[in-house]
Amino acid sequence: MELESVPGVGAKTAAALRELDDPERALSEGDVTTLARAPGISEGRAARIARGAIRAEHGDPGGFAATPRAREIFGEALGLLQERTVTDYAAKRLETLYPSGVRERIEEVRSFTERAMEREPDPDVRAALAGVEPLSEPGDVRVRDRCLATSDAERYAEAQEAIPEVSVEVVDDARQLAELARSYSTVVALDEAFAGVDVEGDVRVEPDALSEPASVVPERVLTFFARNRDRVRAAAEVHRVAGLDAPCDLGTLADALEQLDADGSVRGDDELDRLSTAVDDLDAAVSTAESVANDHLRDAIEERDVTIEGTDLLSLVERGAGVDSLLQRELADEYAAAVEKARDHLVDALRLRDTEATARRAFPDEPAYPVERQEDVVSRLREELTAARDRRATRRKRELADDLAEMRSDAESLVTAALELDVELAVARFAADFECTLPEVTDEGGFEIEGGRSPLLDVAFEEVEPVDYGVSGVTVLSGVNSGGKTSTLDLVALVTTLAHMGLPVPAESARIGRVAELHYHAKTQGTLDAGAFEATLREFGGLVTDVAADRPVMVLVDELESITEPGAAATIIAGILESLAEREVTAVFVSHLADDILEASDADLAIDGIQAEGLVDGELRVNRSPVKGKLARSTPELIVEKLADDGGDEGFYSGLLGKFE
Ligand SMILES: Nc1ncnc2c1ncn2[C@@H]1O[C@H](COP(=O)(O)OP(=O)(O)OP(=O)(O)O)[C@@H](O)[C@H]1O
Repeated sequence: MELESVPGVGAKTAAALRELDDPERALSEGDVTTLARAPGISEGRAARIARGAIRAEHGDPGGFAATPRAREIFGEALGLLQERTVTDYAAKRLETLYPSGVRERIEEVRSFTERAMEREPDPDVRAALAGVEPLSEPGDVRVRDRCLATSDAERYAEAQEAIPEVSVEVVDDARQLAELARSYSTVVALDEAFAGVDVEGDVRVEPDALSEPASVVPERVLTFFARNRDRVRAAAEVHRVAGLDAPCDLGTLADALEQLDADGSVRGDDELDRLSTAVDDLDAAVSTAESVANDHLRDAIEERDVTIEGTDLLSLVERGAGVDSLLQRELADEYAAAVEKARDHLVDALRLRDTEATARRAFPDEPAYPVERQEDVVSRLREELTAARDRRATRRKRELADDLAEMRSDAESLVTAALELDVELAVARFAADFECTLPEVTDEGGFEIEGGRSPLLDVAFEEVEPVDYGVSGVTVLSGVNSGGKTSTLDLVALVTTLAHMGLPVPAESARIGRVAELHYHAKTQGTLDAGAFEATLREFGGLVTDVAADRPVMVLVDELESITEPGAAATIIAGILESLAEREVTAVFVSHLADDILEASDADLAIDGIQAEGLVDGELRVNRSPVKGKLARSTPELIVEKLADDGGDEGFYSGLLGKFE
């Protein structure tokens, strides 16, 4: 996909998107979260770009929600779905769903919806989803104990690009390679030419290293999994609880993750733990070993009576001969035993194996009191243990990295599937919460809604009374005050919008004629000034002239009379309705002036009415479903009728009632 061909993507945005690993994939999958990672692209922008890509794919000109109120209804529909997601990803992903007049696009989402509606919204799955997030790529891994070396400038650039985690050094000859080997614990030479060169240190010649970055920097995959460990585990849990087919064996994945520490190091390896503890405890163990030897020796000396011959005493006094020689002669065995105890302690305490011989030399054979460590030997022991520990860590890291590298794409699929499940579950919950059905979307105009219940009403959903309403062509909807006219328009707009999004609608059943645009004009507050009135008229003028057979539209208008004086309003509404009636339009105009509109119109306009069925305890009882072809009686008329029925007024109320007819 050519990035610039997506509506709303210019050269600058395309450049930002190219910074992503696979922008085409993110676009075609509507992966808003990934798109929003491109520099300078906000999440709102990312959603618009993703929608643009989908529109481009389907040749959809867009513009379905053609008025502010139509856009509001779309926003509210989206909001109801987004409230039902667990993850941010799913909430963003839902933003790629939009009302479209293109059948192919509607069908595409409908097949997703059908699948989604079969899902069981299970609270345990929701709980597991809470820990799932898109995987993040750690961009900050630096490895300082290794370097790459090459003599070739081109390979140098290639290496920097392929393995940015390590330094790349230019070397011309074996001498320079040897210098590097002194500064780094491992040098990976990329040139075949260095094969066979004999330099001291860990220098490996690996001409293929760039195509296998994991062998040079196992940290890459380890850090990736360490950072994403909880998310992958949560995604695995989602699969387990929801009974989804996993792309890999979840037990094997869990075992591999179990071996990884949060900082990317390997855990649970006894040998590595042994060596690490030995390095850490070395000083303390040597000190304890000294004490063990000295305690033994002190006890031995204290228990012994040493007889010093006269000549010995003389030589001690005269020639300053050391007590050592005396010790050597008199207590040689005790000393040997003490030192042996110290050595055993050191070897046992640190659980030493390969380095045992060095450790034993940490205490000298020559008798001395107190027994003291040989600093140089202890240093050597530390070096040997550290080297063994590092070698073991590197080996285990590489082994684990190899295992995990093979699971990376499965882990990614696992997380994506869990996140997509959240999107589906949001739709499933929406459908369940509002008792939805998948509507029929047809090519013939008009709509037919049965048992529609708007979740946008200001009453709890359980209290919403079902509405049956159908219109084909153009109609005026009359109705008693507060009878539910605006709510009916909202319901029609919502059901139409959801149907064009490919989503289920809150109704027992619904048939919606496919349209290219929805023009929903909400009631204006108060009379408009001349300028605003002219602008509104122009809008309707434009609408009437633009409607074409291949772009059918739905027009919903609430009390247009509020824009000007009642007399003029009825004439204007009648004129607009007549013009719309001649075109491919489904229109519902809510008005209190139905009578006047009919009078002002030359055409035979349809009239529906939301009827009051009477007054019960001073409250209006309303039939919320508009009655076809019937002008609604007004509330005042009903009250006069009730008073007339009550009688005792000497004909005043019945006279008044007669005037309504
Ligand atoms: N289907 C319904 N189920 C339950 N309550 C409803 C329903 N439709 C409307 N109502 C209630 O009636 C109130 C008035 O509805 P609405 O504003 O749609 O009436 P209206 O006929 O447009 O009023 P007006 O005459 O002021 O234009 C709503 O706020 C809601 O509380």
